[in-house]
Amino acid sequence: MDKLLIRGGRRLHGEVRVSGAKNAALPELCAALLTAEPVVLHNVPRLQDVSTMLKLVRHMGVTAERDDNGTVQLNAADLTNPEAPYELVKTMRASVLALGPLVARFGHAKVSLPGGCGIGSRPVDQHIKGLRAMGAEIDVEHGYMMARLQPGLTRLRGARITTDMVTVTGTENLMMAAALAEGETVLENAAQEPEIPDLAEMLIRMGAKIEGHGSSRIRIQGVERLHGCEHSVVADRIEAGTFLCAVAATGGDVLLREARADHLDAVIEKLRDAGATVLEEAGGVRVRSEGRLKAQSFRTTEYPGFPTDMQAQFMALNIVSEGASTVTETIFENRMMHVNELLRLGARIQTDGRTAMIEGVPRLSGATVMATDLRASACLVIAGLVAEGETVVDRIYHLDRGYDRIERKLGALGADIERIS
Ligand SMILES: CC(=O)N[C@H]1[C@@H](OP(=O)(O)OP(=O)(O)OC[C@H]2O[C@@H](n3ccc(=O)[nH]c3=O)[C@H](O)[C@@H]2O)O[C@H](CO)[C@@H](O)[C@@H]1O
Ligand SMILES: C=C(OP(=O)(O)O)C(=O)O
Repeated sequence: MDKLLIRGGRRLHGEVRVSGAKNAALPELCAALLTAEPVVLHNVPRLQDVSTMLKLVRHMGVTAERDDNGTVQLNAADLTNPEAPYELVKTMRASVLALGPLVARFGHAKVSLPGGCGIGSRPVDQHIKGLRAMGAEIDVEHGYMMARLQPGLTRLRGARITTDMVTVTGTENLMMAAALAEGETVLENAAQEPEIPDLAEMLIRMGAKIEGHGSSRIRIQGVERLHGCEHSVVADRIEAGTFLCAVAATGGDVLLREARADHLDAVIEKLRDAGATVLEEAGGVRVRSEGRLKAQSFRTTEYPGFPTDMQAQFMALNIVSEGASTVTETIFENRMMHVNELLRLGARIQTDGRTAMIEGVPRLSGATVMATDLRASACLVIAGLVAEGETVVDRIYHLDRGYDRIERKLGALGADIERIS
């Protein structure tokens, strides 16, 4: 099993290119299931989750070729098997995004419930509720969602759907299904994360009629057929945010090429309050940091609030900043697993349910720590970059799910970091 060995204490300098977003690429690969024409996606990141999604669509009968420049060509003309088996789905929740497109195009689908995940129970009841409102019958049997159209229907039909909570993949699944439904769908309480407008723009290129994406009410006029398209995946705001926190914690001066400051307002504001300099420049975002920063309290909320996917990485900065801070996780019930590992590095943190109370310390000392989930892994990498001596981050298969060669990118900025087996 791969691990990362980090010798901390180096400042980061130079330039790094931010990859395409995992959370946009995954739904966009599923959007290719909506058409029998070729789809070309550019700027697809090299991640384990992308490899898993490609395996999944190939299993259905889709041809999918990836080149070394981040372009994926897909063709779902001969898709004969609208099924997502547990074996391919268990490591990646985003596989639930196959459900909406498959029912919309084929009228039936069999998709495994996504496997349990450390950060919370993560049910998909809202996906099911929305598709039922659009005329699908969905039974959950033997761990699978078995979906088909209600008798008498030949296509899904548009509906007005208000989800019980804001759900990112729920909004994406229903938006894709609605694109091929008969009539109008209105999604109320829709998620507004930047990956949603990016997916909507791709669907519009395919001939979908969508308005309001990026707001909490999305209107979709279904069309009978969608066609192929070419689309470039938006830059990964969470990867960019992770690098911002890393530089803020270690000190240094780095230009994040392709990063979108407008997708990171809540994080950038906190970094500036902490004392880092964050500047929007032509082609990217620059971060400069000198000395110890001031700890910042925050609560995670839906976009445009502070992203839950940045909570752990910002906590890694807070533990070495001056002063006390409070971090509250409101989206997932179990997303504090990095805390115990940070304690092993010398952090001072107390937790009470979903809240962590942190007392900043001037130094951390390297140790072996275990990654428990994707962003917890990134948090431990940042802490390792700051800690004195050697830190080994174990179980980095979590990290590989969502970061495109992070050790190479950090190494190019001057970090002493290597992958070991
Ligand atoms: C592939 C992808 O894009 N993943 C992101 C997506 O996950 P994902 O789309 O799974 O997260 P959701 O926005 O759906 O989850 C938000 C909250 O709603 C709950 N919920 C959701 C759906 C549902 O049917 N029932 C239900 O109870 C979840 O358990 C969670 O507590 O958004 C999360 C929140 O920004 C991010 O952390 C993930 O990185
Ligand atoms: C939780 C995350 O991803 P996923 O929804 O794919 O598990 C994440 O990207 O931080």
